[in-house]
Amino acid sequence: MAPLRRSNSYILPDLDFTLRRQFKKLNFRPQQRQIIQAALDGNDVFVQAATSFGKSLCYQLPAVVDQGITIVISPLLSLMMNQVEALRAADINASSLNSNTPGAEKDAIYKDLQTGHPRTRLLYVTPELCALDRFRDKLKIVYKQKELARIAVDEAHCISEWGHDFRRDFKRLSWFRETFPDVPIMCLTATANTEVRQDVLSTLGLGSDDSDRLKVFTMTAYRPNLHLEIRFTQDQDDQRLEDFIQWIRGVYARRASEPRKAELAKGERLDNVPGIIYTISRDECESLAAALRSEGIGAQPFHAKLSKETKEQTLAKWVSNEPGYDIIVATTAFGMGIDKLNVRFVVHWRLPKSFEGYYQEAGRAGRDGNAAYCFLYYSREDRDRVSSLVIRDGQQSGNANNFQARAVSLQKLASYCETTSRCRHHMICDYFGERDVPACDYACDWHKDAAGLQRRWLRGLASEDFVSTQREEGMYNVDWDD
Ligand SMILES: Nc1ncnc2c1ncn2[C@@H]1O[C@H](COP(=O)(O)OP(=O)(O)OP(=O)(O)O)[C@@H](O)[C@H]1O
Repeated sequence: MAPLRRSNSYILPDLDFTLRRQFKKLNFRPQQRQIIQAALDGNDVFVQAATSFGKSLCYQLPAVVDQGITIVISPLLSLMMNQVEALRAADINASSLNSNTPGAEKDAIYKDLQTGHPRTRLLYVTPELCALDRFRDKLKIVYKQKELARIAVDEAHCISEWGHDFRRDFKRLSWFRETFPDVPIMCLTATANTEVRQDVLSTLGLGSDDSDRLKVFTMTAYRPNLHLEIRFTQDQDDQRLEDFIQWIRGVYARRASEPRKAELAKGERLDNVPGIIYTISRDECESLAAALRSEGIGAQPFHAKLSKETKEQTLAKWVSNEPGYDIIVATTAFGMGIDKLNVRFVVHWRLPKSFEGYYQEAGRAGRDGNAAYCFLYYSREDRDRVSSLVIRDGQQSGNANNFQARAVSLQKLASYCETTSRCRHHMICDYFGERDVPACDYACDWHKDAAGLQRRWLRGLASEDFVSTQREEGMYNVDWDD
């Protein structure tokens, strides 16, 4: 089917002008213009691009220059808040409807939709809201007036049962194509393999990759500025804390000496090296942050059980580089949607639950394009602990496909960690189904020192025999709470 254009045609303003004037960016990044043009031409668009590529602009700019309202569906409250704030600062009429939206603002948004000619350019909503009649009825009014410009689904991998982050309500987004067949849909994700992509497209009713109306843009997952490394460890010789402290002090020491010292901004603190440490449990999150603080390192915990005020304050201070808030020790998913550009490292204290989760979290580092360090402490005991969690989650969800997909993802992540004969960037691109992988420029442990990596792997891990005996005895059946 050919792209459907809306009947009320008009002249589009110059995209470069809008990019500069409203978004304060000098140039488009490669492919951004093509994606935006495809969207403005009325196509459905699927965008897969690395973390920090600039996917948001691909639906924000069309929303500003096009007529009508763009509905942005996102699973992440932090992303919504962050983006709405940034858009409003740029004088763009954007809002979000979610559990945090104050009552009066909610009423105002519904009133705006009710007119059929909303003034809002971008409305960020959750997939859960999209399933409610109250909201759907308002969209129908807007649609009737030909003011429903586009639906943008961010983190689109959540639609697929084969994705690591499957959310049931995302599946119900099929309603949009069924109800508004001529309204273009845009999907964006950083982490989808071929199977997930096909599933997303068919669930949303966007047809296949070769449909005329659908334009698919898949860019490499490769992030050349991320230095990837695995650090091997085991329960009986667990030196993570000492190792990390030694590493971060080394970083501070290098900043204190020339030539780095001369490069620091005037008055910049030596220990202003923003980073994130991902842990799996709340308890560990608290205890690790406290242990680092007792060593004089500015680390703060961040997890679901902290009060809203504490979380907001911690986040704001971390974002503005305040002393004592250099490192966030967080449970999973922290940082998604938070556009802090100068995160210099992401450490995984334990093995994450999925390959996609690992790479998305690591991708929080180096969004400014400068070098950033990502290392993961891997032990076989943790592999088995995390595996027991994935099995528990699978039993609770009762979704066999999703459980299987998650189990495979975890197994591939463990295998990535234990592989000592290949470039890490290469393995990641392979995982996401890329054939041509750009050369890594000494930005992984294998490229830096393949023999040393092999030695560390041989010495650093507990033997499989030992781990399997422990496993039989149920030693790794944990009940971590994130
Ligand atoms: N053309 C551009 N020129 C300069 N900066 C840009 C451009 N496009 C986007 N950016 C900036 O790049 C950063 C990342 O953009 P964005 O948050 O949209 O990334 P993303 O692709 O959604 O990544 P993630 O999947 O990690 O959230 C933002 O700071 C954004 O302002």
